[in-house]
Amino acid sequence: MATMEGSGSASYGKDVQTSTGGSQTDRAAVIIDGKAIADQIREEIGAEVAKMKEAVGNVPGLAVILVGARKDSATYVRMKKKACSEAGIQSFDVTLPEDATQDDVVAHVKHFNDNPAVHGILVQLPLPKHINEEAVLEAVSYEKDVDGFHPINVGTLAMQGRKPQFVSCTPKGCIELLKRSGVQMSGKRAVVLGRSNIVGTPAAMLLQRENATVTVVHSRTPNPAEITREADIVIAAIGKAELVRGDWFKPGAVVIDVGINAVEDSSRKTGYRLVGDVHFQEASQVASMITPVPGGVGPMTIAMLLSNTLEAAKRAYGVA
Ligand SMILES: Nc1nc(=O)c2c([nH]1)NC[C@@H]1CN(c3ccc(C(=O)N[C@@H](CCC(=O)O)C(=O)O)cc3)C=[N+]21
Repeated sequence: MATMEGSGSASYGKDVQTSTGGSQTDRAAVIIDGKAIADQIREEIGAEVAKMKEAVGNVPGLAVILVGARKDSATYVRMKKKACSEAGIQSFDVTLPEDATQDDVVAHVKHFNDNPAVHGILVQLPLPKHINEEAVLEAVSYEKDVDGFHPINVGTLAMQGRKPQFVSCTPKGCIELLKRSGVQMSGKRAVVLGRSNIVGTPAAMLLQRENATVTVVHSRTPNPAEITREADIVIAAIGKAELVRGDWFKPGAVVIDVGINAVEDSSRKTGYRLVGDVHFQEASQVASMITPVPGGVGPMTIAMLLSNTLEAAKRAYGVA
């Protein structure tokens, strides 16, 4: 039986692996169209931004700090800026060289902390190795932490009776997909695969807040498939291409696949294609609903970033 080997971190890197795709095409599952749902949310946000501009003469502002020249990071930052501009959100960007010091990065963060036109601050991850990510994320004012990565926001999410200022975008997007797809969470068994600070852990906390009974399965769990088979709802966030096979699911389970992994594909111009942590072709025979990769959780991450930024600006201007 397969085990989950891996760091349990979110799937931010490029995980190259040869595909083992089969040829069966019949599927039972409804595909949750994350792209369409995200587009809908982005439109709703755009309308609210326009209303805010009319009411208070200001729009939300998002600062994005990128350090270094990773191609994937540059692409994500470009997507975020485009999404902001389409929703009428002002973006402030800083790009620092790979050899920027931690003090440089923190100084930029603090500068944005003090800028009243900036309501949200995002430091694109991963940062270069010589920079302490924790120190930088802690420098972001927790009231502008639209990524939801500040320990105060991560911590209050885990506490009963407390509300974080912001919830991290990817897990928030997963829950929003479930809600907008009419999936009942209360009283259901949920399994989260992966325990990263950014996805797995907050996803588990959010499911618990929705009154699901949650189990977190991780790289040292001896029988992951067996435990996952008990779940009505599965959120997979392990960063391993197609590790989760069809026989890990209870028939009728709802599957949210957070993984974005590049696998070699010589039939593509790019030489690779993106797959999730879940073997989509197999899982879609067993699940009742499933998110695709791409076009599932990814677009929701950006929609939730805009939503958090709007929320931050509403608080700043006292708009309902
Ligand atoms: N401070 C910080 N905050 C983040 O939220 C953050 C980050 N750092 N570092 C990198 C990851 C990754 N991430 C994604 C955003 C959008 C898609 C997305 O829209 N994906 C599309 C397109 C995928 C493609 O074609 O490349 C899809 O899945 O359909 C994916 C991944 C945000 N991240």
